[in-house]
Order: sequence, then C-alpha cells, then structure tokens
Amino acid sequence: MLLLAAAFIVAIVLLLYMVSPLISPKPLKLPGAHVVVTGGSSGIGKCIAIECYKQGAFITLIARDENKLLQTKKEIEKYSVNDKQVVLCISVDVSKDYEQVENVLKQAQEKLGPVDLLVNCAGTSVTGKFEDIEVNSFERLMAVNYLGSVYPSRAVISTMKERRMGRIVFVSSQAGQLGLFGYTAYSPTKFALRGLAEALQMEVKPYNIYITVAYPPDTDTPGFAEESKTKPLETKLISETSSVCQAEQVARVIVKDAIQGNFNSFVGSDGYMLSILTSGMSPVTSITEGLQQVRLAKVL
Ligand SMILES: NC(=O)C1=CN([C@@H]2O[C@H](COP(=O)(O)OP(=O)(O)OC[C@H]3O[C@@H](n4cnc5c(N)ncnc54)[C@H](OP(=O)(O)O)[C@@H]3O)[C@@H](O)[C@H]2O)C=CC1
Ligand SMILES: CCCCCCCCCCCCCCCC(=O)[C@@H](N)CO
Repeated sequence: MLLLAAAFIVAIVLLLYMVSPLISPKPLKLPGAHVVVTGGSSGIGKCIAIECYKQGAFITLIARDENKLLQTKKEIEKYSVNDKQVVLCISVDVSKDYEQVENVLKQAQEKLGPVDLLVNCAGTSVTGKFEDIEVNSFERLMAVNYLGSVYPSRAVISTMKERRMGRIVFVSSQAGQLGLFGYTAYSPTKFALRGLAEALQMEVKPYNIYITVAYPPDTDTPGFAEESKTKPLETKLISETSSVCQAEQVARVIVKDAIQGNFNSFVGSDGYMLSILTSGMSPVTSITEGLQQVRLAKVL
C-alpha cells in the first residue's frame, strides 16, 4: 500500500516535470536585442546594462544627469562584443511627465528598434522615523520608484503586445517584501511595484510577455552609500541580518531571471527564504518553485 502511494507520488512529480517546459517561456536572446535600462547610469542599473551589453545587446540608458550618462556609456563600451553595438543615452526624469517619457522611448525605438527588454531600475530611497521624514518625500519616492516604473512600461507595452514578445523588469527590494523600521516612505513604493507586476503579468501573459520583479538586498552602490549617511541605527541593525551584495552579482541574477522569464528574482539564501515566505499568490514560473513554496512556507 505504502509502495503504491510512493509510486503514485513519483508518477505525479514526473508528470509535472514533463509538462513544466510547456509553462515556462522560451529564453530571450540578448545578442542584437534592444535593452532599455532606466537608472542605467549608476549602481545596479549600470551593472545590468554592462551584463546585457557583454551578451551582445544594444543598450539605451535612461537617467537625468547627462554627464553621468556619458561617462557610463564610455565605461560600458569597453565591453563590446561586436562593432555594431550601440549605447544610446537619454536624459529624462522618468517620474515627471508621461508624454515626455513616451516621446524619448519612441525616439530610442526609431534608432535601435523595438524594445525587447525594459529594466525599470531608476529609484531612490529616504530612511528615517516616520515622523522625521519630510512629508513631501512620501510623494517624491512614490513618483520616482512607482510612477517612474509605470511610465516607461506603459510607453512600451503596446508594441510588445503587437510583436507578441517582450520582457519587463521591475526592481523592487527586500524592503518591498516586508516593512522595516525606517522604511515607511520607501517600502510602500516597492510593495506597489509588486502589485503592478502581478496585475500586469496576468494581462500580458497571453501575448508572450514576461514580467520579472527583483527583490535585491542591500547592495553596494552610490545610492546605498547615500542612504547609509542618514540611516537610523535600528534600520542598520536590522539590515545587517542580511548581507550587503555587490551590484555585479545582483545584476547577473536579474539579467538571468529576465532572460528566463522568471517572475520572482532574488539573491542569496535570505533572498530565497524571503521569496518563499512572501510568495502569496504571485505567479510561479516553474513547477518546482510552486512545490517549494508549499513545502517550505510553514517551516520558515
Ligand atoms: N542599493 C541597494 O541597496 C538597493 C537598491 N534597490 C533599488 O535598485 C534601484 C537602483 O538602486 P542603486 O543602484 O542603489 O541606485 P543609484 O542611486 O546608485 O542609481 C540610481 C539611478 O537611477 C537614476 N534616477 C534616479 N532618479 C531618477 C529619475 N527621477 N529619473 C530618471 N532616472 C533617475 C539615477 O540617475 P540620475 O540621478 O542622474 O537621474 C541613477 O542612474 C533602485 O530602484 C533601488 O531602490 C533595491 C534594493 C537594494
Ligand atoms: C527567514 C528570512 C530571514 C531573512 C532576513 C531578512 C532581513 C531583512 C533585511 C532587509 C534589508 C533591507 C533591504 C533594503 C534594501 C534597499 O532597498 C535599500 N538599501 C535601497 O537603497
């Protein structure tokens, strides 16, 4: 009897494994692809751009500061793998005016072709106790981190649907998986990205478009250094329970997950545990991911 039950379970698992390639998307081919990275002039975004460029992609960098953009362009171009590759720089604030964002993306697409992968990485943070954070920071962070991801995505989605292909990445944060002391202005903006991503994924999956939400831990970047200057002690102590990552490592993971079309993207063992603990009803991209959530959620 026991043997029969065991055989039954093995058969089910084998069956699930057999059908799993049917539900996971075909990997995106980066050579020759047009990749747009907002926040591509610094930190994680810059490393994502470099990673894609090394794999043969054409890059559009979007950020505000033109000098930083040009400097980054030069840095990226050192990694070219063929002489056709282009790095295009666009200076625009992704959070202010939708029309403007739509326009610059139209220009970029005229030059480098339709966007195959959009990485929404532009973002910023403010930490402090709720009562100490300036009231206008709440609005500013929501504008940059949330609307600044809505606008570029909204501007490319119709073409992606027409072409029946495309990938969009939203760079959330571990602070978008759980609320933490000091992050009352920042965390909600990163939670919002997950809501957007889940809803959008449901809409665009029939069009072969795949969404990835990345939840990086603290990562050694200019933005992180800036944040650390005013971070409350409590926040520092809590954050130290999770390690500080290198931007190159985080970027590699995000690019890999975007290529594979994985919905959840996390780094390291605490990233793994957090993703299981906070999986909720967000889409799974493989049978194993679903099984692991069911098996491990209670234990963790
Ligand atoms: N570093 C970390 O510890 C973690 C970071 N993240 C998230 O990853 C993303 C990147 O972080 P990180 O690399 O540290 O950031 P950086 O501060 O190093 O870089 C931010 C980038 O975004 C651009 N940017 C900022 N605001 C705007 C805007 N309004 N319009 C257009 N571009 C803008 C900046 O250029 P410019 O100022 O010239 O516009 C820059 O290129 C952020 O969304 C952040 O929240 C998530 C988890 C951990
Ligand atoms: C069982 C699971 C245990 C896991 C423990 C996890 C503890 C959480 C630490 C979270 C650190 C905060 C990251 C915010 C990063 C960020 O977005 C800013 N640095 C942006 O600049």
